[in-house]
Amino acid sequence: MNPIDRIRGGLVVSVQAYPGEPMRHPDTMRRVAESAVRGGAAGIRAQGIDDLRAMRPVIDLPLMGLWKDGDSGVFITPTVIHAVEVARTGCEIVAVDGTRRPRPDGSSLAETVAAVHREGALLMADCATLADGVAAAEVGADLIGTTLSGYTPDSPRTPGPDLDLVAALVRELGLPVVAEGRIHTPDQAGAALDAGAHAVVVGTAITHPATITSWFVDATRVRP
Ligand SMILES: CC(=O)N[C@H](C=O)[C@@H](O)[C@H](O)[C@H](O)COP(=O)(O)O
Repeated sequence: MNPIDRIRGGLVVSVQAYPGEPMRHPDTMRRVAESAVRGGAAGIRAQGIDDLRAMRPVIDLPLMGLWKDGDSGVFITPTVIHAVEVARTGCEIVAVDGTRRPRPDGSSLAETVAAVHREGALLMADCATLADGVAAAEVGADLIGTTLSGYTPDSPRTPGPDLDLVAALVRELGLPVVAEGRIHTPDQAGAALDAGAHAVVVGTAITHPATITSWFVDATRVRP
């Protein structure tokens, strides 16, 4: 079955630790990914060549790989070289910045799509707006994600997931739309599928203990 069909209606768990964090280690990330598989994940999203190489031999599900370089502007698999390196770890899906912002290597999204396809992988365009999604679909992206909604100057950050964007992309495009970003509860994941999402990506609420802890700490502060 192709990777798009394998994640249909399913949960893709994003397994990432940020620079300087205690869990930022390929073996740790691999163990977290294996735990997500035990819980029933349909796919794994992961960051960085070392983490992807650690996971590939033990994860039989579709891997949605990316390479974050930097933390502002275009930083999710920002160049053709990054995208090709991610594909060469054996990921079925390469996730790249799918916004219309200029890319650091001056390439177009179309060139990145072509390079990823030459490697035999599919490309997911991480978008922020409907216009991004339409443009990414036009140049051959295979999946459109709402990943960057709320993280660019032209996309206000909604408190929860941007389900309006999910619905708009589903309405406008004939492509699988992946709901991603700030999905923090099972109800929100279900609502994303109800809005027409092909699959749902959840990261922080499953795999980022520092943030989850802070939610509980905030809720348990001593009341005045
Ligand atoms: C904006 C950006 O850099 N997003 C990244 C993309 O891979 C990750 O940091 C997120 O954790 C991921 O998108 C899942 O989202 P959430 O953790 O909200 O469930």
